[in-house]
Amino acid sequence: MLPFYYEKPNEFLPKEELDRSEKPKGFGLGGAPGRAPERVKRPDQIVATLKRIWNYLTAYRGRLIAVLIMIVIATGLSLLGPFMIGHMIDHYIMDAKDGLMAMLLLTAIVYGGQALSTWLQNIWMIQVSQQTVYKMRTDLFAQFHRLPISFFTKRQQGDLMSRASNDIENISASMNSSFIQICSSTLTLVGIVVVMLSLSPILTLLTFMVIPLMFLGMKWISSRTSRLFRMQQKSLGSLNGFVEETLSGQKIIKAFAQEQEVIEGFTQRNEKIRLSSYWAQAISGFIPKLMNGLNSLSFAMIVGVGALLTIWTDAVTVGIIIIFAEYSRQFTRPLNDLANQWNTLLSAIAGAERVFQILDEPLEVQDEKDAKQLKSVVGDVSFEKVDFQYEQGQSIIHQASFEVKAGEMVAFVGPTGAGKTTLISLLSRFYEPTSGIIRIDGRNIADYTRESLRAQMAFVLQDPFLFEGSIMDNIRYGRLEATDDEVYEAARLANAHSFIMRLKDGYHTELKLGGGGISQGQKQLIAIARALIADPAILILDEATSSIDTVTEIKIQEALERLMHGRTSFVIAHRLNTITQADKIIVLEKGKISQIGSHEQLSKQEGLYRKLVLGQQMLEA
Ligand SMILES: Nc1ncnc2c1ncn2[C@@H]1O[C@H](COP(=O)(O)OP(=O)(O)OP(=O)(O)O)[C@@H](O)[C@H]1O
Repeated sequence: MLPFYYEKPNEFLPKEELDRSEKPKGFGLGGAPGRAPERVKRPDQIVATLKRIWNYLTAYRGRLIAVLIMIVIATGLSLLGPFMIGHMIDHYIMDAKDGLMAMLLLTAIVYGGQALSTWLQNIWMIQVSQQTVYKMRTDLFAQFHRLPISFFTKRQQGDLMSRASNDIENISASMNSSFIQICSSTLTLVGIVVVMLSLSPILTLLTFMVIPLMFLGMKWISSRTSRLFRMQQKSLGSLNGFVEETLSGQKIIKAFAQEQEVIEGFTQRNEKIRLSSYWAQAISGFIPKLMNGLNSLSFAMIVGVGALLTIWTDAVTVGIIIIFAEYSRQFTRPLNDLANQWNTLLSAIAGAERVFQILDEPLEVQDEKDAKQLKSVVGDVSFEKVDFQYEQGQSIIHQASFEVKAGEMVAFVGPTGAGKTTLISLLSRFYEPTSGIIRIDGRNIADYTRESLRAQMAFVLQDPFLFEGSIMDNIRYGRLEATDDEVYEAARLANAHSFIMRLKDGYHTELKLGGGGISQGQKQLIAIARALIADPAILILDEATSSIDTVTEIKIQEALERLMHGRTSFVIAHRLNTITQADKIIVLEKGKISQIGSHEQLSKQEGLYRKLVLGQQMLEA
């Protein structure tokens, strides 16, 4: 009499956690905001983050060196171009020397070479940055799967998604532009200063006069924009979290008629993003304008003073004025670029910080080095004085002791929050007991790897999770190497075959994420088939509370009886009439086992079980 659901092991969470992860928190009445990116406060933090990004980059050292060489060539050629034009004006036009065509050709080659080397540096840098973020993305995804379940219960999925997508994208974009820009701008600046000083110290000084103004302007702007960019990313994380919550909780939102609240909640968050993005972009967009203004000022001064110097002295020629005019343009551009890149870099550093935060999270407690593989399990289970607490000082399970023989069915009964789910989570080592020992076939499960332990179990949870993919793939998820015939056989035993065959594409029917497209009862049957194909020694079943039509319920009960046959089964019971045939009923009250016995024994004893049975009988009467 047990309508249960199959679930894959690592989906098995205490219901409190499922509640937290699956339901929209507050239905738009203010779901917890996404985790704020840590502020990049101090230069040493910036340097530390840059170093970590650099560590990733060094894997592509060869390509980076090639990029650097191209940057040097492109910068050298960009400095040479104006010089050649000035030289041409002074000597081949003013002095009418022969060879103007050759000089023109040479100049064209210089500019062509500059374009080619710039293109190459860009292409190679894109390769490096894409490979780097590919590695980061892989590390982050692998890390998600190494983190303990408790990590996910404390965080919004949307915020985590935002780190894996937006933040990584930010790093990639910034790496593409920042690395090249910073190197080439610095080189250009140094080169220009050297050439300028050698041509005319007076005009060089004039060009430099605008630098303090640029510096002050940039400092003023970037102090504001960096704060705004951080705010923008934080708001985006929060918005993503909110969208994810509200989309996954659509049914509940509609059921509670909370649509308007959800839209208002979204609008508030959206407004925050709009404001921070507007101001961040408006203020940072002012940088080029400021630079252009100062650039024009410096240009006017060079031409004016240069013209006077040409008239009064021989030290400056028309060619030199043109070289300076061009260099002054080239001089402010790298400054401008450096300022812009600083903003991009700050935004990427904030993103990288958020990614590294996850990579630095403590992992699920690792298996002991000498942990063994748990194999050939018969199915005897014992708990010996097991204690557990989620938070220090809050005892959830207290001195739990019981024994189960292989093939027995055990039901856990007790009020909500008594610790039934938690107790079962300890058997699969999603959490470790604070003290006490859990044994399978007399072997302490702490001595075995978690993977080999969980491979001995199948989980059938209240809400079965089906993946996007065909029904065949979803059933085969229980044992990937199962043949098609084994899948059909499992589906037959699970009473799923006939409904699957009625679907247009049969076993190849594609399910949407979460099993959309088929009924709740059908999802359960597929989940049971999946558990059957896994063929575990131990079954963990979380009884469904949702109502299913009588015909389907009978099919599910039949399928479950077949599934439980010959396996040790732990059932978290919500309805007493479904567990009367259990070999053992364990009654939990506030984390303590208060009674153990069969239905017949416990019904006769004074205690919670008897009260629950009487309560249920009164309800049914
Ligand atoms: N991840 C967690 N962190 C902190 N406390 C938790 C966590 N999960 C559960 N709890 C707490 O542990 C206690 C036992 O929860 P548990 O889910 O095991 O109870 P349960 O008997 O299965 O309840 P229900 O019948 O409602 O499913 C509850 O007080 C719950 O609030």
